[in-house]
Amino acid sequence: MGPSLARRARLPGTAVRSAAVSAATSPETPPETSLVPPDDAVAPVRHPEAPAPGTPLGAHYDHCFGCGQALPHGLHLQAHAGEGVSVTAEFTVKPQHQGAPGLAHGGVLTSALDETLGSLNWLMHSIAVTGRLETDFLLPVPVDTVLHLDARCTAVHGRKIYSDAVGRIGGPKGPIAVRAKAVFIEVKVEHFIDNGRKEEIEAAMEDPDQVRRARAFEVNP
Ligand SMILES: CCCCCCCCCCCCCC(=O)SCCNC(=O)CCNC(=O)[C@H](O)C(C)(C)COP(=O)(O)OP(=O)(O)OC[C@H]1O[C@@H](n2cnc3c(N)ncnc32)[C@H](O)[C@@H]1OP(=O)(O)O
Repeated sequence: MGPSLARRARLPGTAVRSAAVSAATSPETPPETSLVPPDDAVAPVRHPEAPAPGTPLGAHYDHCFGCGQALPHGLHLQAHAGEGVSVTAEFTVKPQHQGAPGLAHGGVLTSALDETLGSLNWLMHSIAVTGRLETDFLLPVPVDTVLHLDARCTAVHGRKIYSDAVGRIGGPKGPIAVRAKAVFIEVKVEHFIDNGRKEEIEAAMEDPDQVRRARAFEVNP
């Protein structure tokens, strides 16, 4: 085996330079975002009409890579409401989710965490998108493994929703294989209408259940 990267001689002209540090920000250099809620963040509140603990949450969109049933290669993740603002979910790693031979791809595992964390927002009747998501990969996850996910919202600050999740293997009480922290940002339905590709938006708008569910969350804060 060749030398590790750390021990390899540096090639001419490839010296690493630090980026200039500047206090100024612009769209190209947005301010650093934090996964730690500020001191004046508040506890999350479960919506009175949130589904009872144990209720399957279903898919928020049939073509969602995480929870939809319409995509053959999607995760088909099934989430259930938990106590407070928490959810549990299961995701079975399929051959189409491999990175290394026989092992789940890290990005796919992060998607499963993202989807589970995102479903927490439905318990608060809030529509939100992922702003920041940080994943730790602690154990390799083989194909055919069931990943048992457990997520909870920890704090809310304005439109920012802070949450964390773990994914266990070998059973719901097995060792933690992956864990994540996230900040979701609350948005209006217009976020999707204004930014999504026209054909999918039009199809979604023709689905009365899809629109009713999204709009109901906005008028029933
Ligand atoms: C037809 C209907 C269909 C409905 C379907 C529902 C589907 C649900 C889908 C779920 C799918 C599953 C999930 C997915 O996969 S969602 C897909 C992945 N995520 C995205 O595509 C989001 C892309 N980003 C954006 O659109 C914008 O940047 C957003 C909307 C996020 C903010 O831009 P906006 O201009 O609106 O907000 P603002 O700049 O005034 O900031 C407001 C506050 O937020 C803070 N902040 C901002 N960014 C970040 C960040 N990155 N980390 C931490 N914090 C951040 C910011 O500091 C400020 O804080 P403060 O200063 O107030 O303290």
